[in-house]
Amino acid sequence: MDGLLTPRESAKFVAENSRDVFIDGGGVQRVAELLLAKAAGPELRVGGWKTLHELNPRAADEAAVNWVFVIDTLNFSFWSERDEHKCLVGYRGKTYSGYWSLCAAVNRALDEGIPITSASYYATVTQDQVRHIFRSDTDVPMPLIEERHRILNETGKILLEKFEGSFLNCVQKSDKSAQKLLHLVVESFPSYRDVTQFEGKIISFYKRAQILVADTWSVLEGKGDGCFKDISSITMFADYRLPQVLVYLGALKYSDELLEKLLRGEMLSYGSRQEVEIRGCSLWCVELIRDCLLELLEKKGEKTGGEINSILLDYYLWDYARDHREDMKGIPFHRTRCIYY
Ligand SMILES: Nc1nc2c(c(CN[C@H]3C=C[C@H](O)[C@@H]3O)cn2[C@@H]2O[C@H](COP(=O)(O)O)[C@@H](O)[C@H]2O)c(=O)[nH]1
Repeated sequence: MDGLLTPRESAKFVAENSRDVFIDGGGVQRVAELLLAKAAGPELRVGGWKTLHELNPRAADEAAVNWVFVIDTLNFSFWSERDEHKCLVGYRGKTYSGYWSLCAAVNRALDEGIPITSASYYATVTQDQVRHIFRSDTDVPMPLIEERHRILNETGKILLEKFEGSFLNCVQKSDKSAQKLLHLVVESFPSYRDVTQFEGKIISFYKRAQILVADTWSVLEGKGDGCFKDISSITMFADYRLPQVLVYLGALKYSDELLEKLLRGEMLSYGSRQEVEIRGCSLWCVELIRDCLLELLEKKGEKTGGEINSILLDYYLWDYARDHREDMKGIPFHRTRCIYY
């Protein structure tokens, strides 16, 4: 078996060999045009991470970096069997679901004096304490709570052993290179190794490691230790929401057989052919949308709030999916239960 492909190489290879998932060129063009209208707005710039999301830290200090690290260590699998019956977390008068329920629970714990973002705490936190910290306001708990406990202990111990308990030390060891940080994370922390096989090749999507680099860049506002010279080498994050929104916007299509399977709510195993095709084609689709958008910007000589990269397109599309949840009801997301996304 050949060597490990990078996420971008993996996505291209999957898209070229996919049988049940297809990229629609016309849809790619239309999404690029949708994004062109937003190019100079607050969404498609690094500052949007803070200005658009009240639960994200305001600061750009070591504590904020360690907040990002613990969040992205647990940033996986929030979908519930029945959407109307799910984990909800109330925080400061608002109710949060999905990914935001994780952020709300972490902020609630900090308000309660629980140092959940400190490695010295979560390296030895007990399962009962984790159940309490991530408790739901409904009778549906946050999915994979035992796995979240195991990963917190494992990750906290490694952060203490290798990086004196602070993710900022890991960031500073990567010489302001996004790729070096990405590889330091996947080499050091086993739960970030989002790697599988497809057609005889070893492929990587590294969804949580890539979003960790992206969120570190964002929380540091692209400055100082977060001024990654190669930040644009990071691709979109292959989760279960981006495919759904790309299908909704017409940039991605499923075969009838796959669509019927997803509409039935059938689960797909992590690393199965159709699951890999959905993730790989979504990633490649966003790369093509970015290329198309940069071409449109070039032609129109439009001004932007800084370099437009796949991270900002991903953030925009993920927020778009959040804001259009009702409209997207008819489009199924794929159900894979795993710790990688
Ligand atoms: N591709 C992509 N996937 C993302 C995110 C985020 C959160 N990032 C936000 C936070 C700050 C930034 O401003 C971003 O807006 C979470 N996820 C994934 O989605 C799924 C949860 O979805 P739902 O069940 O609807 O909450 C789950 O797999 C989770 O890992 C993203 O940005 N891109």
